[in-house]
Amino acid sequence: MPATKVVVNVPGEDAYDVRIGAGILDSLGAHLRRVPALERTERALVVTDANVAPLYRDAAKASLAEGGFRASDVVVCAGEDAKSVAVAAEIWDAMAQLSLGRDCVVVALGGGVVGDLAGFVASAYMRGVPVVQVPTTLLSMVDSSVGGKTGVNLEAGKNLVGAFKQPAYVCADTATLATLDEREWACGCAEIAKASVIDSDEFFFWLVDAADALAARDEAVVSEAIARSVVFKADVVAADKTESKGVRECLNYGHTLGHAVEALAGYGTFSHGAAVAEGMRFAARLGAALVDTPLDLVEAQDALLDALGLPALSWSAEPEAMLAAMKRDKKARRGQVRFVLPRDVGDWQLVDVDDDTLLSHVDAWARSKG
Ligand SMILES: NC(=O)c1ccc[n+]([C@@H]2O[C@H](COP(=O)([O-])OP(=O)(O)OC[C@H]3O[C@@H](n4cnc5c(N)ncnc54)[C@H](O)[C@@H]3O)[C@@H](O)[C@H]2O)c1
Ligand SMILES: O=C(O)C(=O)C[C@@H](O)[C@H](O)[C@H](O)COP(=O)(O)O
Ligand SMILES: [Zn+2]
Repeated sequence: MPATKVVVNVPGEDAYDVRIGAGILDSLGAHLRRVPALERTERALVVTDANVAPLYRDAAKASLAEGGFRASDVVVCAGEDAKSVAVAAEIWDAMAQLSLGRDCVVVALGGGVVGDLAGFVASAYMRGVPVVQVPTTLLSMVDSSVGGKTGVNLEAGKNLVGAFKQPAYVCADTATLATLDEREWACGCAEIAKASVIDSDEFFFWLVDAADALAARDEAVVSEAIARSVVFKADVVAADKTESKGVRECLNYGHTLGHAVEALAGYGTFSHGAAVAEGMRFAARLGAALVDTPLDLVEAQDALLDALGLPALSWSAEPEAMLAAMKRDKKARRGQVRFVLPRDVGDWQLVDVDDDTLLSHVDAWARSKG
């Protein structure tokens, strides 16, 4: 299957290519050499994690060498724990030890954790060096590698420290997905489902029809799901780069409750996607109460998530603790929790929910878990 290219045009930034295809890691170096911002770059730092390093680091470094880049690497622990200020500081120290200057490029080789961490590191090292995203999970191909949100977690919540840092190039080699386990596959499917509900009938009903094939990793369906998600996200980010115009928040559908679940259950207990899927189920029900979300949509979304291997969680927490966690969400305004609620497929609204209303819905959610 030939590679696909999506061009991301964010106002005020250099346009960048997202290439999607099987086996394209081998031509990473050659492609980077043609990126104008990297024309004279000699040194690269590959940031990857302990699971991905033995699988794809050598191939990435060999390809970079073919493009004329001298590549070093840093390997962080696998999983959400790596998204911390402490690990970011370790990488900055390593970069200084390697005498990397402003003319280096950071190459994020891994899932969303590595992408968010390495992007943040690049955004601040010497006040900013270029970053290239080489996503190796389905989630990072469909969502995190595009759009420039980078950052790390605090105890208090997800992604509370970070920066907007658009990549110079994105290389999504779908062959790397062969080594991904079921949990991580479903995790990526959650962000695809999120995008489809927010985007349009066309995307949503395509996904409903394609769900079994996507869960079974049919090659053509996987490539199409990635391309559709990237095109959707690129359009949203182009309209609202820094989430300041009331548009980009739509990408946070399911994340208000989802991030609280991740933080309170303990980072890594549930995958990001499993938590987001739970948040989508909650938000659709909240929507039915507050903005007349049709019950047909609530049920169709439940069925889609089930088909994608994302069953409702049986976990819950004290409603007051959930409320406190959600109040730390970046969308909160004047102390009120702000939700992205679907009025229908392709039609969403930002709604500030008062504490009493939210608490009663979270209480019902917690009691439904038994
Ligand atoms: N910046 C954004 O716009 C954005 C969007 C969505 C999610 N995120 C963030 O992304 C993170 C989740 O990313 P993720 O789901 O990719 O998790 P992850 O990066 O932790 O990767 C999941 C697991 O898969 C392993 N792995 C990665 N690639 C592999 C491969 N090809 N084969 C085998 N194992 C592989 C990793 O080592 C890890 O153990 C969360 O922190 C979330 O907040 C950011
Ligand atoms: O790109 C965005 O914008 C998103 O919100 C994408 C989300 O899927 C992603 O999980 C993001 O990291 C959430 O950001 P946050 O600002 O809610 O921390
Ligand atoms: Zn997400």
